[in-house]
Amino acid sequence: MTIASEFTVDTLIDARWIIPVEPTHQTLLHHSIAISNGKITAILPTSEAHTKFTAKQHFQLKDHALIPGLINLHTHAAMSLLRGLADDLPLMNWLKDHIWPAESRHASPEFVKDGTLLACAEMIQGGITTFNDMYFFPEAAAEAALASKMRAALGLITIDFPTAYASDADDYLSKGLAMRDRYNGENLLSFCMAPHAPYTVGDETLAKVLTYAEQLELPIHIHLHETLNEIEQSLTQYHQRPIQRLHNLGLLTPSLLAVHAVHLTPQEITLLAKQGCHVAHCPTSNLKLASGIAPVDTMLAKGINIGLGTDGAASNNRLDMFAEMRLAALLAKGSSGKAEILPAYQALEMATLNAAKALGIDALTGSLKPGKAADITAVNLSALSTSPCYDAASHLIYASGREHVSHVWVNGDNLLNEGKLVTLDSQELKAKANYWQGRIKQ
Ligand SMILES: CSC[C@H]1O[C@@H](n2cnc3c(O)ncnc32)[C@H](O)[C@@H]1O
Ligand SMILES: [Zn+2]
Repeated sequence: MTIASEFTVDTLIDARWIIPVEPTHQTLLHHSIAISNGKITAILPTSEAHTKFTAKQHFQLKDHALIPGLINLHTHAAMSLLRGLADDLPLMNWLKDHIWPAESRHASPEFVKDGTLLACAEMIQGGITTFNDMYFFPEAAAEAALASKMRAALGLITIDFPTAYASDADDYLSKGLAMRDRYNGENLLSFCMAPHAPYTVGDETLAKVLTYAEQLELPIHIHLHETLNEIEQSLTQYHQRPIQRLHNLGLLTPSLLAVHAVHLTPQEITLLAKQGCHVAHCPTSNLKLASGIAPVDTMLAKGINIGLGTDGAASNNRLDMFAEMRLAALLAKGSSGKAEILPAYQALEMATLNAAKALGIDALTGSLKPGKAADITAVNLSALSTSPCYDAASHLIYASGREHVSHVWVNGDNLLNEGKLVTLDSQELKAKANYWQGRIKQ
């Protein structure tokens, strides 16, 4: 006799492990996630789920761990088209001698759309469901995010010098605000004010950025204290370190997302903590550009909310949040001399819920909880390199990698199915990448 199921849901996903991140430090065994209208409606033992629900789509992932979709808290997605163009250089030489000249020749809406689509494909394949982007022509990035069905926070980029995108600070701001007005209300999109850095944005512009951030209730996403050179230049020009300067301008608030935060005095760490600022830690980019190692252990001890970012593919050179989680955990231990700092579970929290909090979207995403959007990543832990498995969280950070990601859902939509992209066409993306390589090489 068949007992009629109580409810029909859009999607049911059964998994061997579910790490919801909220509540903290939980690993559920043999549970299922029910999804309807893009939202998680229930998380319950698989045996119960099968009697309670009928599903239009049913995924039975018997060797897999489900985690909240990973959030890349800082990137320049379109820079995937500049990957490998200039390596082994410190930030300022890299930017001034190579990247900015290339961007001034090639950055255009087409470049940003194609580059962001390419980045979206890589990020989806690596289990990333949300990215926080800072780049020129953010409408083109918005179109790419919508086409790929990823969640994105788009930067209203602001710099005090002219580029192909805008002529001056007011032009950047008005273009950014128009972009935000155009896409405001799109379920998958949110926005950040994005002044590039203390060395490219003056006081007057930062004051305007703050006004708009307050009016529109947007986070402020800025590169901050990335290199010693940035601090020395600020001392010469403003007679104060960048964090002090931003504090004097009123920017150190719970809306501030400081990217990099590598060179900090103990007083600056205390100040960032007291002001409720968030940090996007980008360990690979910081090492590759020889910027330094961020004092993550001290920031954590002071209670600063830290998420993880890849930075752009031209300074990483991967958009791989598994690599960032692992490196963040290892660097924090190595640099502090304390093996217990940043355990696996905390690295996963950084790459999910902490990042969602920094972006102000934690009511929507960042953990697997009924009522939140179904932004979910499945990782197959049946490889030889992940067998046996005593602790799924440990394997996710220390043993597995993005190559083990099998499925991804954003807002309930399946974007990666058994390792295959659903919303994007790999061949088309490769053809576009080749086209841009030809143009950029000339
Ligand atoms: C105006 S869009 C963003 C701008 O930032 C540049 N960029 C990329 N990586 C970094 C970094 O690590 N520090 C500072 N600036 C960076 C990118 O090339 C764009 O010009
Ligand atoms: Zn950056």
